[in-house]
Amino acid sequence: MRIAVFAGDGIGPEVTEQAVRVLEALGLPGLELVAGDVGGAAYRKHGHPLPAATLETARSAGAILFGAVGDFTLDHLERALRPEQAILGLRKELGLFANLRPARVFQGLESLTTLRAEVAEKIDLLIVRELNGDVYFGEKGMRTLDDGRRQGWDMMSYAEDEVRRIAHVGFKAAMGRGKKLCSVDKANVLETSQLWRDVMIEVAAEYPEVELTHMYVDNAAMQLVKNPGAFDVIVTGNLFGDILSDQASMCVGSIGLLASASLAETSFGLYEPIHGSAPDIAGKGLANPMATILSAAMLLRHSFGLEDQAARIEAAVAAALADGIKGGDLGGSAGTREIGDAVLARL
Ligand SMILES: NC(=O)c1ccc[n+]([C@@H]2O[C@H](COP(=O)([O-])OP(=O)(O)OC[C@H]3O[C@@H](n4cnc5c(N)ncnc54)[C@H](O)[C@@H]3O)[C@@H](O)[C@H]2O)c1
Ligand SMILES: CC(C)[C@H](C(=O)O)[C@@H](O)C(=O)O
Ligand SMILES: [Mg+2]
Repeated sequence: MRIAVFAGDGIGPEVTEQAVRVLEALGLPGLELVAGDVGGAAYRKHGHPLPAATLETARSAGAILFGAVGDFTLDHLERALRPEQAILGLRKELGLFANLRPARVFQGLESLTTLRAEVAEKIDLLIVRELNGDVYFGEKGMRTLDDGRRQGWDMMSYAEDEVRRIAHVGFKAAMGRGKKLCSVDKANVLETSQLWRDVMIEVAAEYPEVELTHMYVDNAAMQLVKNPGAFDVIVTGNLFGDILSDQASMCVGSIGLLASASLAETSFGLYEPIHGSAPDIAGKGLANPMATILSAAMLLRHSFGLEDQAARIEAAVAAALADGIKGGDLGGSAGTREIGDAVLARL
């Protein structure tokens, strides 16, 4: 099994290192890890955030373990050369359209989230985020209007096949869980969302056992902190899913806990924490690597069918948290490596 490891920028290398230690400790037969440059680190070395060689490495592997990209000192570059283009480019080039972002409260953290414990303890939800379309990948630009004002513009759109394929992912995920699917949109304002809602309703006919509901994104943001336990699976577009998943992370304690899988139509996938390069804590050994370690678990499950090994990692993370091993993000004092050690000791 060949896994591409793209560590990236900021805390990316720090958290990825711990996830790699965990993968190596499992004694997986034929495990081959192959590194590649992405993001600002790749730009500095090769002049591009997603060099052709990295893309080739990605294509040669069965899955990608990704850290994070982002470097504010490169934000002056033209958009195509900015670090974030590495992750956007990989998602698009490799057809990674289905982003799974699970959020549940770990035992022992109920009173450490920003919600009241009795609200937080009920959270066990999955955000299914469309990852290849929406305003992220529409035409965009900056122009000067006739009256001299500058205008930035971004085109938001979804074609029905793009909505249909993520709808199926959402419904299938709901079938494997609590059979409740909440589609989040802004159909009261956006045509893109009206089509989204229409297609969700059409696809629902194929999944009679799943209860489909619709919610506007502003209400969903409110319900996520009011009564997050009511959600089972949320299916939504690229932009709304980005925002709601960061919000969901704080509902369960920390952005340092949320893993993700970005899946193609095949078993190929990219696995990464939902957080970014965290420049404010980079290089200090303070980052919580659990989100990346949990992403490695998702990698084993979704791309290699190794359910037992995935569960083993998840149990080790849960045990470390239950034993009080917490980073600064959860009000504790454990550093990145110490957290990695704690997970390894409980594998
Ligand atoms: N997929 C990705 O690679 C990805 C995701 C999000 C943001 N970014 C990029 O990362 C850079 C920083 O973005 P941002 O500051 O908005 O978001 P961020 O997620 O990097 O950080 C937000 C806050 O959360 C904290 N945080 C994040 N991960 C943590 C962890 N593992 N442990 C402890 N604390 C953690 C940070 O210290 C910061 O205070 C930007 O360049 C952005 O574009 C990349
Ligand atoms: C870095 C950025 C392009 C990315 C996104 O917006 O998808 C990030 O925020 C994420 O959640 O993975
Ligand atoms: Mg995000």
